[in-house]
Amino acid sequence: MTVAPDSVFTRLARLTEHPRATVLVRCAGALSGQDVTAAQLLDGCRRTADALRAAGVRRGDKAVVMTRDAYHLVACVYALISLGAVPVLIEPRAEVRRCLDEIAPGVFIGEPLAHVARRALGWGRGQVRTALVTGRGLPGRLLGRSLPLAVPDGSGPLPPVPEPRPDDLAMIAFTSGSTGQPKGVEYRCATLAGQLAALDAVLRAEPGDVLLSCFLPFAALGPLLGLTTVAPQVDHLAPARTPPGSLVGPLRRHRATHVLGSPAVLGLIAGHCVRHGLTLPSVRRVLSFGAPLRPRLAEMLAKALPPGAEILSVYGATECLPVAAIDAQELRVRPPAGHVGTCLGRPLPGVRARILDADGTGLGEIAVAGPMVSPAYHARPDATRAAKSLADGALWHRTGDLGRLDGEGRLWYLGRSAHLVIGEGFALTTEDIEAAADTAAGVRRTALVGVGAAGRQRAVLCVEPEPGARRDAVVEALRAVLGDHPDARRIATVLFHPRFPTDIRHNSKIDRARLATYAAGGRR
Ligand SMILES: Nc1ncnc2c1ncn2[C@@H]1O[C@H](COP(=O)(O)OP(=O)(O)OP(=O)(O)O)[C@@H](O)[C@H]1O
Repeated sequence: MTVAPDSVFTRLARLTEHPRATVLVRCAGALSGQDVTAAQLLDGCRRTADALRAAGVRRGDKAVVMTRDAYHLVACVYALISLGAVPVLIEPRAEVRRCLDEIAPGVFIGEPLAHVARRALGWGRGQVRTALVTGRGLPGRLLGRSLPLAVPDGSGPLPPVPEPRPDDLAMIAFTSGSTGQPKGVEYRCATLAGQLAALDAVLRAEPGDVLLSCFLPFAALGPLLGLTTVAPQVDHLAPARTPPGSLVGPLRRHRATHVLGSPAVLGLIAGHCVRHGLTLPSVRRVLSFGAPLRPRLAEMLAKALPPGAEILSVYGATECLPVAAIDAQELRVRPPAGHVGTCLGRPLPGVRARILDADGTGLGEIAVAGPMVSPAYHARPDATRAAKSLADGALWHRTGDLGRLDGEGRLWYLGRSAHLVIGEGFALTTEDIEAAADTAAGVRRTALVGVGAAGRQRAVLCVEPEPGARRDAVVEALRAVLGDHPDARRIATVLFHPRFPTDIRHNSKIDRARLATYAAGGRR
């Protein structure tokens, strides 16, 4: 018998069971913060929903929410969903205008700076009819109507939470755009419920657990997953530049049991602990996501954790999160003969994975099916057609990732198919080379890029060295770790780069298009 997963609404309603429990902690700085109880959050959602309704926001309206404040984000997202309106999450970056032109949002809710950018850069021009400003800001009134979002005392009535239809559109979240223009991913109510159920299986939270969420949108899911959620002050435009103390301070102060972040952010935490001789005795589970977790980082992190704590690398994408998870100790498993790349673990309960268009060695594109898979891109029928298909009574999503399934049902990751390096008579997957090259002493990370036209590309291994590492020593170390790699001879050039360009969401996905331009000599 399959049990329908709890919807966002069931989970919201469940927050009323312990109204005085802290569910969200907003960190305004390394030392200060504000605790929000379940009653305050629900009261705040109701007030926000009332204010949105009064401003003319209606069921089905698409509303961009752009704020760095965790409470504002959570209150707005829950309030919009409870009204049947659709929150749209997108990072402030170069392509926002084009992305919003596709989505055509009628409502824009954001902090003053987001509205300044909206006005200056024409985001949603001709579409946004209701502009609402969150937080206190000088030019607020010039930019739009102010949305009152002070944390209430929690004594007001709780919001009515109607049970929606599973197929109702609940949210749109944009991909990070590492293989082209970001796409707006549709989450139906059933998709969100599926994601929450799959995340329950990964987090395995117990009453009283505390999540430090270093990725802001995830702070909105934490309370629904039954965790008190701490939102530290991350530099959301450049997470890797966050002062590590503003992550480790709240983690230790609030005795986080679960920590969630990208490898770049987890690297900050691990580095800070090593430098200051700190330990993190409260932590039971660390979740890394967004890019491969390297064993070296996992080992550094493990030194700060108590015995028995788990470090998991969680694989997924905006369109399907989470898909699989692997304990860092297993990351070191040797691939079965002929298999290369990085192990992602087994698909989570309820998730199915298969390899499409596999070659003779079993390598092909990873496709996934399950309740957490988004059924469509918003207003992009071409992209939806290319990525989704029906088979065996399920909707399958092509991830754009290359991989394999081994005899034990484990998935292996070989990189994105868009990043395959195709030269004369050979094809190199990025993860095949990089997983090995990243183990070399003095190497921070590597990226394999192709220079030239596909089919005649030159393989260039870009290397970001550790600070202070000597180049000749790094090249020697690379020779040693790639020595017996069957495809290492295909690498035409090793090129040093001081700091790789990365995505703005996680600072963990290497911007390979820019590196390839750099490698071709047209430095950017
Ligand atoms: N644990 C992991 N190990 C390896 N790669 C991962 C892991 N988690 C995520 N990824 C990579 O991140 C991708 C998902 O990223 P995301 O949804 O943020 O945007 P994107 O797919 O990069 O954007 P776009 O589709 O616009 O290029 C996955 O397809 C995979 O390549």
